[in-house]
Amino acid sequence: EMFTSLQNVKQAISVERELMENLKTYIDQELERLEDIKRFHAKVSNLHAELYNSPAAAMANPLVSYTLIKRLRSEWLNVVYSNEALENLQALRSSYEEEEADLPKTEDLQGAAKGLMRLQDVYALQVSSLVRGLFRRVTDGKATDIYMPVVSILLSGDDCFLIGKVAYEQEDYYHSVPWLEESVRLFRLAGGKWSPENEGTLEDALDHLAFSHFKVGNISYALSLSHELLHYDPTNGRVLLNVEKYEKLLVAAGPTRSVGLRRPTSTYLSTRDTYERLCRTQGSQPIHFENPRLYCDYFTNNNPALLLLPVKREVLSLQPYVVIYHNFITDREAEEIKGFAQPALRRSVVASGENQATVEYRISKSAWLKGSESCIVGKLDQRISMLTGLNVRPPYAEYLQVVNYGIGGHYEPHFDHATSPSSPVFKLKTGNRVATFMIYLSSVEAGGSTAFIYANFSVPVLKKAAIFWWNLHRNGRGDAETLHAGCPVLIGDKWVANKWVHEYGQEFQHRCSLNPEE
Ligand SMILES: O=C(O)CCC(=O)C(=O)O
Ligand SMILES: [Fe+2]
Repeated sequence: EMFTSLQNVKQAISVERELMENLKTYIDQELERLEDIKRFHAKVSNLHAELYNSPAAAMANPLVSYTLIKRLRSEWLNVVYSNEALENLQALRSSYEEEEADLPKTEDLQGAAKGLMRLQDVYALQVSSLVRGLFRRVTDGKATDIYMPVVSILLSGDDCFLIGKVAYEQEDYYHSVPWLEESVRLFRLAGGKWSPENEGTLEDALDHLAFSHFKVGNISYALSLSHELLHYDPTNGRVLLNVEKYEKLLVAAGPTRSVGLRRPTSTYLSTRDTYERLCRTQGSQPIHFENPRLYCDYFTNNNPALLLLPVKREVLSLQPYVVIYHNFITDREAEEIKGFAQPALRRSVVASGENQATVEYRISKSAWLKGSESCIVGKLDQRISMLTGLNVRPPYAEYLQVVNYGIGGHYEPHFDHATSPSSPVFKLKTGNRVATFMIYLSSVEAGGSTAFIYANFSVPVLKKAAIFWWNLHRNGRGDAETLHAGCPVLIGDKWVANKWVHEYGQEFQHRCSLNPEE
């Protein structure tokens, strides 16, 4: 599951370097092989040129006759039935297979394609721009580049075809149509030029695009694409039948009206619009005079250790109570934590009944770091404790969860606290997750904000900062206002670390109250 962690994707670069070296060896060997064959061809050509002048005299020479017969009975056989090409190919294949374990799987290709479609949706990106390497949003006919990539890349017809096919296979024509449109356009531009690395062809793209249009009710377009397809493949029986069907449908229905493409409905439909708006913008940011109870300060929590170096604190929201602590961690500490976590990263899971499951709505890898594993982790625990006054020693808090997001990696709106008594959160037997302390271990170039759905604001990824909020009301009930999400990472390698503090052990810091609002 390479696609769920950008760290793993980065490692794939060195695998491809290895493959490149093997391919170079293969090319050299094949060139050498063809050189040898060319030499043989030239030798025989030269002989024939001489023979041509006086064939009778030449054949009278028994040495000439012998070598002719020898060539035909031996040399030609050796050339024509040589295994060298196959041996070279087999060497190339086995060197590829040696890398097998480190190569992405089909699910990675699908996951990466879905990640791109997620970015397209959440950030309202134009597919025709993405294909040109641009991150452009078009609203009311106005184009805005929401990010200028440092490294730009153009997608090929085949690149688009495989994305379109992933959508097509899920019967998701909302996405298959624009991606296959681009694929057809690019394949047409390439003029049917064959590339050995391509999986799809113009015909394949036309076929899938025609059917996608048919499925969304755009029959006349499906028909014209099918005609174009028949031009390349006139005897394709299936397409001939489709054409017949489309023509009949058109006669029966009269001129068709194009049905607008509708996005597939997701499980989070109710909050999707707010969530996506918060991912695209920072939401409504109250200004000081609108809410004078929001403030920033240098905070010591009356802790002697913080007196000399107070922490820059900003109260972001009162309901729910969310604060950000700037420069909570140093660059070096962040790098060290990431380094520790890296070998232990595994696909992130979510609570599903009594168990844990991998889901599409959380695309990342994570690792749990114990305080005893490195003194940095212990130091962070101490610092969290000093700032929040909370007891973060196990089992009153969970180990530090380090998370690395993947391609279009995200965590859709969720609660950190358990919402059912059977949740694995209760396995620690120290109650529910009363608070979250989340550290940003990296920055990102675009996307990846933390969005608070009902509270209507989002926090951009700010390296070295940490955010804190209470998940539970003082009476122990979950605070619905804390519904939050990690927006899809548009550009960058996002890392966070979560410290989840439990109810028990905090009795004097988070006192009970009968007021359900508190
Ligand atoms: O990555 C983020 O911004 C949010 C992560 C989060 O909510 C979580 O890991 O529970
Ligand atoms: Fe969360």
